[in-house]
Amino acid sequence: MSTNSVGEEQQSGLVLRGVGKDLGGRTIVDDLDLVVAKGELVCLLGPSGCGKTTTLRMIAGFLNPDVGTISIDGEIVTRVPPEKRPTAMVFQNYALWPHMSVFENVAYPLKLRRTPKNEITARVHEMLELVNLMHHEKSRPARISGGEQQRVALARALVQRPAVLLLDEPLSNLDAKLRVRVREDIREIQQRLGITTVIVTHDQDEALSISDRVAVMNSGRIEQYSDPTELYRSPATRFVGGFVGAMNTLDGELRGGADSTVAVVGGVTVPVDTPATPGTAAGDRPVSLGVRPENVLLGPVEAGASAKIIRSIPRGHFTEMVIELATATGEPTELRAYLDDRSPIARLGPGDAVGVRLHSVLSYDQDGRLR
Ligand SMILES: Nc1ncnc2c1ncn2[C@@H]1O[C@H](COP(=O)(O)OP(=O)(O)OP(=O)(O)O)[C@@H](O)[C@H]1O
Repeated sequence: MSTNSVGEEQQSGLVLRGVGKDLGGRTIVDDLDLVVAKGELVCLLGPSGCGKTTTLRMIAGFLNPDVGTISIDGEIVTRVPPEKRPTAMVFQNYALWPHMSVFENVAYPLKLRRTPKNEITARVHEMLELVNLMHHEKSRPARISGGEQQRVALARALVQRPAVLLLDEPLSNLDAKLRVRVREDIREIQQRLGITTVIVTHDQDEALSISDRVAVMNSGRIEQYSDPTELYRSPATRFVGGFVGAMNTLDGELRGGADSTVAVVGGVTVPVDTPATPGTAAGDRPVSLGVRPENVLLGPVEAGASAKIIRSIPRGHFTEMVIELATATGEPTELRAYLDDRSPIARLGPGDAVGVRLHSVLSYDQDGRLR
C-alpha cells in the first residue's frame, strides 16, 4: 500500500487512512487505506457484502467512520456533512424526481444552493450537452430510457462541480449491451473533465474495462490495488485470482528454474512455459498453483502431460475444454482451457487424449498470498 507521505496526501484527489466501520455489531470496513490520484478513476470491486457501498457512503459523508480519516484535495473532511463535502453521488436507482423534467432534475442541487437563475440555466445546459440530452430537457424521467435516466443522474451529479464523483453500481439497472455503451460514455466524460471518480461495482468486466486502478475488496479490506493489467496477470491473493477472471486452482508446486520449470500436480509433471513467479521452489512449499484457462495449452499427446477431454463447450469465438489430468495418485484433477476455434484440438471431443502444457503459472502460499 502507499506510503503515508504528506506530499502524496496533498497531490491526491482522495485519501482514506485507517478507515473502519462497525455496523450491527460486525466490522464491515476494516482499517482501510486508499489513495486515489487527482483525475483518476478507481473501481471498488468485490463480492456482495464486502463493504464497498459502506466505504462509498463514508466518502460521501452519509456514514461516519468509527476510526480513520478521509481527505479530499488535501483537506480533511471526515466529519464534514454530505451537503458541505465536495462530493456528488450517483445512486444505483438514479433517484430522479419523477414529477420534475430532466432540466429540473439536473437543476435541483443548484436551486438548493440558491444559485442565480441564469447561472443555473447555463450550467444545466452545459451538462445536458455533455451527456447528450439537450433534446430531452423537457421530458419527465418516465418518458426516457434507462440509459438516458442514468445520464440525467450523472449530469445532476456533475453540475455540482464536485471534486470527487461517486457512483454506486451505476450500470446494474441496464441490459448487457447498454451497459457496455454507458460505461464507455462514463469513462469518456470522466476523462474529458479529469474528475476524480470512485465507482462501486461487483462486475469485474466493468471494473477492468474502465478503471485506472481497481481496489479489490474482501471482508472489509482491500486485498489488491492495482491497474487492470497487473490485477489480471498477477493477482496478489488466491481470492483475487478467483474473483477477477477465471482461474484453475491446483494442489501442487513449481519445481526447477526459469529455463525448465515444471508443475508437479498429483505426482505428475506438467511442463511449464514462462512461470509468472520463477524460483518459487525455494523455501516454504507453496500449497497451490493458479493458472488462467487461456494459459492451459493443449496439443498432441506427446507434447505435454497426458490428459483426457471431459467436455467441449462452444463459447462463440473460442472453445472451452474441460480436461482431466492423468495423475499418478489417481486423484481426479480437472482443468479448464480456452482454445482458439482454429486449433485442430478444438475439433476433438470427450474421451480424446491431449497433451497439456501450462503458461504463466502463479504459485500461492498457505495463506493464499502470491509467492
Ligand atoms: N445499517 C446497517 N446495519 C447493519 N449492517 C449493515 C448496515 N448496512 C450494511 N450492513 C451490512 O454490511 C455489510 C456490507 O454492506 P455493503 O452494502 O457495504 O456491501 P457491498 O459490498 O456494497 O455489497 P452489495 O454489492 O451487496 O451492495 C453487509 O453484510 C450488510 O448487511
